[in-house]
Amino acid sequence: MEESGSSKEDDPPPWRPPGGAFRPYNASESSSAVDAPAKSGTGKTPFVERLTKGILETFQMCNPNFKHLEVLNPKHFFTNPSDGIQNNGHDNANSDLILYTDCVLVNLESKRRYVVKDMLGQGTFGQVAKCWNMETKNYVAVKVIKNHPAYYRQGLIEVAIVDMLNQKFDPDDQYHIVRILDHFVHQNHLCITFELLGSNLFELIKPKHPRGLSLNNIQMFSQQILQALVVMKDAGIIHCDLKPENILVSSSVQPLIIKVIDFGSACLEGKTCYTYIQVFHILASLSWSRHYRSPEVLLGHQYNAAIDMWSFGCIIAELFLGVPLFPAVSEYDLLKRMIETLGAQPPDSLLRDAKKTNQFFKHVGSTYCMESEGVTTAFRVLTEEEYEERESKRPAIGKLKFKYVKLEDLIANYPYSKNMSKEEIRKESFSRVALVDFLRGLLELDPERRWSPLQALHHPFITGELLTCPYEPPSETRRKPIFDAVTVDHNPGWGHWLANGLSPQVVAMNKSIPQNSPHLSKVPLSYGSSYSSLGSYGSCIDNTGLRSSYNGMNSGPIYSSPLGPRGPLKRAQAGGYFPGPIPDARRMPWMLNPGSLGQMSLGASPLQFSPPSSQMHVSTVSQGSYGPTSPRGFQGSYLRKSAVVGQYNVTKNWGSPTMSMHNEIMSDCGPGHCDNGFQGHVGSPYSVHSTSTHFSRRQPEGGDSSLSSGASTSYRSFPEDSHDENAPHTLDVSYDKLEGSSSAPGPADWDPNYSDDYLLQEDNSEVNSLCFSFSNDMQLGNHTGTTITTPGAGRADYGQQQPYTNSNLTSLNQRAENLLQAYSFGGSNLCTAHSQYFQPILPDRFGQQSVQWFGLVDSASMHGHQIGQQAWPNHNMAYSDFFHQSYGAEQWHVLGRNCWTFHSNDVTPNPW
Ligand SMILES: Nc1ncnc2c1ncn2[C@@H]1O[C@H](COP(=O)(O)OP(=O)(O)OP(=O)(O)O)[C@@H](O)[C@H]1O
Repeated sequence: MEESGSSKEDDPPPWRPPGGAFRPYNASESSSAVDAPAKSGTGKTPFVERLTKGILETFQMCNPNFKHLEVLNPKHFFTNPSDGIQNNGHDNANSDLILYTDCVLVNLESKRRYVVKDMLGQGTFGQVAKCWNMETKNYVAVKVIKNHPAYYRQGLIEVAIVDMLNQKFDPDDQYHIVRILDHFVHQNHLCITFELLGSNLFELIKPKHPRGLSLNNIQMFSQQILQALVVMKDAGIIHCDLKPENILVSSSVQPLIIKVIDFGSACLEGKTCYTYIQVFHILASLSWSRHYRSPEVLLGHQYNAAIDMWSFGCIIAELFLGVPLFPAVSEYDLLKRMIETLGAQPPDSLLRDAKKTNQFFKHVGSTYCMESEGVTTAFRVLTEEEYEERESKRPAIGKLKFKYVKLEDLIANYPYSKNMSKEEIRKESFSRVALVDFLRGLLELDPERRWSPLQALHHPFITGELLTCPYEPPSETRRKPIFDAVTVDHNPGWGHWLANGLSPQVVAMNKSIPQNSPHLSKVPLSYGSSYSSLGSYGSCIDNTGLRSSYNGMNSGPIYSSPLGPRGPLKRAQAGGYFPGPIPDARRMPWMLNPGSLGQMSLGASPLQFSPPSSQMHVSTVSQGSYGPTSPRGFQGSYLRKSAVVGQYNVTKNWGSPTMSMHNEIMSDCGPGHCDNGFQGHVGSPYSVHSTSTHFSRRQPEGGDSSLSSGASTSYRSFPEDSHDENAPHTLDVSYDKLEGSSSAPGPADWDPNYSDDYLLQEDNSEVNSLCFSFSNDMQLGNHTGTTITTPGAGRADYGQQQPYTNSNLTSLNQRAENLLQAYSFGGSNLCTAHSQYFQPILPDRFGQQSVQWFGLVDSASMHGHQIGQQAWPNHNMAYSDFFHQSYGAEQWHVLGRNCWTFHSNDVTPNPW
């Protein structure tokens, strides 16, 4: 009332900023934030944008007394949930460090500070934040591992593996493997600093959905990924979780450079004593990457680096198709799709040995003849009814179907881009033939015959040569074992409660790497050109990046690495990165768990860890996902991470899990929604049921599953540039309910090599370092009869030359036929309508999470491998010359029948 009665004269004069907030523009006023952009040459920046970006200065212009105090800013949390209920309030219920804008991660030893600016991603192991390195003044990606022994340990292994790959195998950063920059412990969280990369391959193809990338780009990416795979294979590393999400664009400058990330699931090849860990690990980690899972893993067979090649094949097909090649919603579904698309089933040799053959196949003696292949086999895949009868549950079958089933048809009939000229289409049709042949070698159901990275790297699809007949790479032999090792720094925190058996309350003293540490400097070692071991092979660079230098008899310089045979350790002694094992830590009985074989009792599940309950951090919040049941009683597929983690938690009896693997993990394959959001081009008569897009990318958030369990999705799926304007496609899709598992086997169920005796043998907890033998000798047969073979573990056939046996020739014939089919199809249907390409549906993308494995790598160091003399034929030579020279006249005659003859005007050079 008083106010309304006050006279105008009583009112104070309106506040005016000194000088006036708005005044005539004066170019000489250089301090104006609003004007600043104009001076820096970006005068075209819209006024509002300039005003907004310089908001603080604008405020200050309005009111010189204005002061911005960051501390008063409300916290913007990146971590969800953001309630600090563990680790003195630093962690949430999922053991994730609660990250918020401008919080600082500190390497206490080096005093290096990383200011959190954004969240890049979240995965099984923790969170990845975009951080500002205050020392170097650039952005980096910091992976903040969950505060949990299993993750911590696995994080150390990731550090060791990436560091070893960086320093020893790729010192000059040429082979597309993410660079590790630092690691330290902050608030009991292992933090790993990587170079900052960009979007991943999935994000790259998403906007083009449902089309894939151009063949040029696919070829370029293939080459880069293969180079990384060659390096990994050399190092004896199996990535185990290769998928589009784990391949990131490194630089947006053309040509695009990509890098492989996430070695958190990686393991060492060829150490069969760890098979059970590997199998455990692989089954767990790949459960979220089912689309990329190899048949041998699916069937519970022993595996090696060939599984990465399978995943790679799936990725390449997906880059082309824009959708996963095997968009399976269950393992049975996956197997059926593999068999249908590839027209064959895994070989009997694999089926005979695999643990899970009975789950999917019926033994029918040797009379069964696969229709498509004309191959006799003793196993027939179960029908859905038979499967249901046997497993007491109906297999989940995804409804996404392509119109064309066979790989050759899929590729050949994939719609050509609308704006391509006839000539371009003609060229691409040839490239597609090369792509089919390339994929055939990668998606080989028999891991023994699947191409190695090096073999694939020389395929005409990669080299750009003309493919005139099915590519048959020279055979490759295993490398000789080289005792080598990966050094795991068990104590980057100098007192991390896990490493030292202390309570989490003990303040961690961080160990740091000086910015100019020798560790960080490039090792003057050229990959593939220095150290060696007798009889091994090396790699050298050629125009495809890495080139084989297969030469089993090379007696070149033996170990000339400047690092010496135990480079990493030496570096460590010099005050570098990896000081080697911390004996004290590893003598802690519980330290070897999780993942340690050492402390396991006979017959114990590797998941049964004895907790240092008095010392370890105990979660106080129950997620309610895991009950105190025996691991074997765990509900759900043992392929699921939740099972793994759940068991871990349960057996640790920590009361409640602190991990974010809940419902979404329980669901093997929640399809979620996947409306492709694709709008048909104008004038298209396609009827679209749903055009909204939401690829469900699940994140571990509390106990909630972000899985779209509705699983009913409607979307149309056909490529945008389809030439067929008259093919209406309306797709109603609903996914089946997810497959559940009625049993939860222990290691004996999923590990083909498991035995209790085995565990006993591995009880070497006193050993400070474990050396892993890497079979680093890889040799090529010279195809004239002599092959230097290396007996040893690993692929059974690799020690022997693979002459052209009947089965090889049958396979060649088959591939030649398939390719010819593709050729003719591509040729005669260049402008065919393709709107019916996909029968229905785009699959949902899910499965972001892969699980940790409780592997054990204690200490090791890597020896090098020998650079051999190049034995690979000049891959520029004509095919006929190549075969003639390589195989001799007689074999060439045989092979020649499988090669096509072209009329001169039919042969179009590969467009690359
Ligand atoms: N160096 C990096 N630069 C930019 N983003 C990154 C980098 N490393 C990881 N990311 C992002 O963080 C996400 C998770 O990283 P990463 O795969 O290493 O974690 P993870 O916990 O091992 O995941 P997963 O559950 O798939 O195994 C990646 O998908 C990516 O989007």
